[in-house]
Amino acid sequence: MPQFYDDDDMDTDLQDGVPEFRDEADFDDYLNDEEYQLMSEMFPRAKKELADYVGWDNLSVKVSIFDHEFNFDEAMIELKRSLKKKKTEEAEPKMSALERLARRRALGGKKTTETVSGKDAEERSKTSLLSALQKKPHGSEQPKSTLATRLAALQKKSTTSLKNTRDEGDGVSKKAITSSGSLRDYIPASIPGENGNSKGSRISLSSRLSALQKAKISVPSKATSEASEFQAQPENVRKAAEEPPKPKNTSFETLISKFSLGSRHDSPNRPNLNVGITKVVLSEEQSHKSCLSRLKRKQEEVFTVFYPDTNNQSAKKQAISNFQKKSPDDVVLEAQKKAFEDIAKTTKGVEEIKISDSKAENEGELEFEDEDDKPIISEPAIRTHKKALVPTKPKKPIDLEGYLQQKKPHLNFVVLGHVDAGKSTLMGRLLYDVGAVDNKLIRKLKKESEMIGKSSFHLAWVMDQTSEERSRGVTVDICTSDFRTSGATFTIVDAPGHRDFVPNAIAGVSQADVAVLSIDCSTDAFESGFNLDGQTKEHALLARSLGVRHLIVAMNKMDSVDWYEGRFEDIKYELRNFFEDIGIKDDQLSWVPCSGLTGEGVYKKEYPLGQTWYKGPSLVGRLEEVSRELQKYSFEDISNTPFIFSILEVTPGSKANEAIVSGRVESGHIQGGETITIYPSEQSVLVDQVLTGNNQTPSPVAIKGDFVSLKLRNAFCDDIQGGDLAAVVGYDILGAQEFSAQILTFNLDRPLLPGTSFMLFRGSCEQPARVKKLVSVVDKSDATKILKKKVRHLGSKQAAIVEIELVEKKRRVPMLTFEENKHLGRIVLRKEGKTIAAGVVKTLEF
Ligand SMILES: Nc1nc2c(ncn2[C@@H]2O[C@H](COP(=O)(O)OP(=O)(O)OP(=O)(O)O)[C@@H](O)[C@H]2O)c(=O)[nH]1
Repeated sequence: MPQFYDDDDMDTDLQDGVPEFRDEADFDDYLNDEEYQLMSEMFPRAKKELADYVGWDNLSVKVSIFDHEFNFDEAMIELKRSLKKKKTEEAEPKMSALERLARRRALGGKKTTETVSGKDAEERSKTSLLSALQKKPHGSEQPKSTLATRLAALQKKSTTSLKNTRDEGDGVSKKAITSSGSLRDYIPASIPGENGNSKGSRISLSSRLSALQKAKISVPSKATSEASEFQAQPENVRKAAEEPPKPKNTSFETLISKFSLGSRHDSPNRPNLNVGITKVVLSEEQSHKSCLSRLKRKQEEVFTVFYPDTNNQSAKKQAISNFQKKSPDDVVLEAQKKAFEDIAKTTKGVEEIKISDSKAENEGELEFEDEDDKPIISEPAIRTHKKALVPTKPKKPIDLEGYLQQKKPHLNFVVLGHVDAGKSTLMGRLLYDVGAVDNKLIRKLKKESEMIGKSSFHLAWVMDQTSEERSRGVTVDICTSDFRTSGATFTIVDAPGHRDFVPNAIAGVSQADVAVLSIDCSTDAFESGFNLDGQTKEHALLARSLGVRHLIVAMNKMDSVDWYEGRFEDIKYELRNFFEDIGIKDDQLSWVPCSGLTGEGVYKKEYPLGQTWYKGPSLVGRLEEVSRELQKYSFEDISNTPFIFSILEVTPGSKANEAIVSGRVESGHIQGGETITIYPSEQSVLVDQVLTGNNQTPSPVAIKGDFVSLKLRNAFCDDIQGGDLAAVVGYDILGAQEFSAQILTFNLDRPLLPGTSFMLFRGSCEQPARVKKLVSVVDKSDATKILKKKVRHLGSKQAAIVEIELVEKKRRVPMLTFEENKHLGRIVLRKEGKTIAAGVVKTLEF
């Protein structure tokens, strides 16, 4: 585990040696709160600035910002100089000769005058930025003609007098600071005694302090404190600092007193920055090995779920074109806007009516960090309902044991994957081949799709039923469909692949036991879905976080690569590493090559002659096997557990006070005639009928794992919504406003602090919430091991116990702990369109 940095540990920083940074999280953890906050502000900006460059990674960018003591502009100049610009037709010619030269040098190439060959350029783009930065010549070997050298020389000249005065106070050799050349020429040789343990990117305590001072634009009066800080350093460090520079570049140390940066910054409005640079220890060779060797590909990939990490040009092009279309979200927003405009016309004057809500006033204004996180809907009040205390008996009690013996296993599976991975087409094909959809409908869809020039989508339209989905060719909402085979019954939950609809995908995953992850195996498509902000990783991670028990990887569109085994194996290799890293075991995985469009590998259609290498079951065959393995419930499992139902959708019935709720039976069983209570509204309703399948056929009972609709009587439809839970009378579900959870953070742009707001997902329930308290940081593999108790912020990839509170005070979220229910006790945290953490509910009252 990474070492945890605490303000209290500062004095041990120099004595014990500084931490090595295994990865970005390790580095984040090293920063103290203020540094972390600064980094969080600068890092997203840096990523934007470096969007046109290749060969960097998060850690190297952060280390560079830190090395430049949070001087953003300086860090950017140096980074850009060391990086290779993405090849675009316009970018190359615009570069000056000087820039081109500087860049080649920074890349460490020997061929300073000749053009770098394509292969070389590619090789170099793969080299981490750290190595590029560290290979850069220092001291006497610094090329005199670089822009940086000239800038530094200029800046030094303009500040010499100030330095001379202050340097005496600091006890720094005048020789060292008055020699001509760049700032780096002041750097003395390696420090005795430091070499032995200087592996990795290392940053001294004093450098951290000065970084903070600099970032805060410290005033000159602080100079004395820094001088005394220097005096307080160990003898060997001070001695080394006083020595004149040696022409050696294996390691370096800077020790310079404050100087003004004012002349560097042309803006007249900009204050002079009095910068305190005390000491930077960086062993060049060792640092070169440092992050590079530690940033193993595997590790990097797990936690770069939401960030691109390849530079495959064609994959990029494809990803860009995928997202160039007008976002479906925009379509929805436009429609909403229009609807609100219409409402505004008809409700003119209504806005003048003032409604006061004394409770809200008492509670004061709720503050949100981001506009995005404000709840869109005003807080709904909950009507009081009568809660039944005595259960009612089934109308026609059945022999449950006998029923279970003859019942085929039922499996709910969700179809996930990057946008356009062929999910809907695959499911349309599957439904057609198993006979759940007739020829007539397929012919009709084919005709309709041809009319709008989208004939290849006709199978997808079996699942994508709204006109918006059809015209855009994108799934927006989750859609369920049932089918049966000789061995099992199934409910498909087709989830949208587009990143704008991840909340819908979460709702879909929460209803499933198994996920089918559709992978587009056509050339470059897998890469764009996997690496470039694609949803493949995010969906797999969500499936893992929300408790999906098995993942079938449908290696789809294999027809487009002529069923080439090499392509199948390459993709499998990449994915398998990723799955292993996020904790999906090999025996929870299946791999099926298939084509939704042509049908091979889906149900019974034979593979073409060229495909001789895969001998396993088809997709449906594998689903049947998995349903037999997973959905074996004993009589005791079903009869001894309370009925709990998670509601996905609610529709009003045909009669007054009638409602139809569809969703998944989470535990126990239910029959018509029984009374259940719906939470959080606590209304007790009578189950009139249990309906199953696409045709809503009445069934005598629904058991754990079934996806059914319940026709309810005595129901107040308005007070029921997707995400609510229902349970048999006598089993109370708490409506929580605060709870504690064990979470694992993903890649964070900004730290998670007490008060950070986010959207909380529990199943299909979605609520604005915020962090109330960070209780402790725990070991990722053993949450009982507390690593840190005083927690001020959480960085990326940390496991922690946190307290969460809901923002909407009037509507509680029905919650169960992970101990009570392994499926419903899971949560996902999202902020600004990104999944920031996932976890399990520990306690509901504390
Ligand atoms: N060659 C080939 N093309 C396919 C296959 N499956 C789907 N496609 C094409 O891929 C495109 C996208 O298919 P969809 O089924 O809409 O993809 P999707 O994953 O459901 O898309 P979203 O739900 O919007 O994320 C369509 O043009 C399909 O015709 C396949 O097996 N082979």
